[in-house]
Amino acid sequence: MSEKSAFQDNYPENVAHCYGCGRLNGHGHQIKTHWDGEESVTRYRPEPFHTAVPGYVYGGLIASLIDCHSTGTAAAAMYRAEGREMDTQPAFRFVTGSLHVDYLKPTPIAGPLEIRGRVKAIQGRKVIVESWVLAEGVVTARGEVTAVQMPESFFAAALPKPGAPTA
Ligand SMILES: CCCCCCCCCCCCCC(=O)SCCNC(=O)CCNC(=O)[C@H](O)C(C)(C)COP(=O)(O)OP(=O)(O)OC[C@H]1O[C@@H](n2cnc3c(N)ncnc32)[C@H](O)[C@@H]1OP(=O)(O)O
Repeated sequence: MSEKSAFQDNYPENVAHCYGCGRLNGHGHQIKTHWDGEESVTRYRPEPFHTAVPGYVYGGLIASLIDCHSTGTAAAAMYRAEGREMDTQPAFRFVTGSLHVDYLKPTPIAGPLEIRGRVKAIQGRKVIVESWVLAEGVVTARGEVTAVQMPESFFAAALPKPGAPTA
């Protein structure tokens, strides 16, 4: 992998279906995040239907962008800390432990958004990332995410129990 490919392009297939960032989810946002020095950056253009109050972006979308931007940044930061490329094994897999968002100003729906992030701390299995959303260079929301490396039991819990209804 080169530093030019997006973090999310390296997610293993079994964690590449996330609605916010999974490259294999055709219905999702498929965000793409890169390093820009010590900061990470995602650019995203909202669709007209991502509306809250007319002209402004729905807060749930903003939370989603901060969430997946930050979990991706957490994963990339762990690889950086180990001096490894993101396509090397063993793969780090993160989930959101906590997500906090402050909505500072209405976010205009016209034009692209930029989400930027910075790692606050790497502590054992968790990474704390602060991220902010910019519209035309103005910060409209700030967030903090605690991303935690998922235990193997996370996958087992997602599997249907024997005999359980499937639909
Ligand atoms: C290239 C490869 C990259 C792949 C990357 C894919 C990434 C993206 C994939 C898509 C992502 C999409 C995003 C999504 O939508 S992910 C979907 C939404 N998230 C979830 O469903 C997560 C559900 N929760 C859990 O599974 C467990 O509770 C987890 C795994 C989070 C922790 O259960 P576990 O039993 O493992 O934890 P532990 O008790 O050993 O604690 C470990 C450390 O973590 C700290 N902690 C725990 N919980 C919280 C909390 N709520 N706030 C703050 N901190 C918390 C804890 O204090 C401890 O720290 P310390 O005390 O040691 O300091």
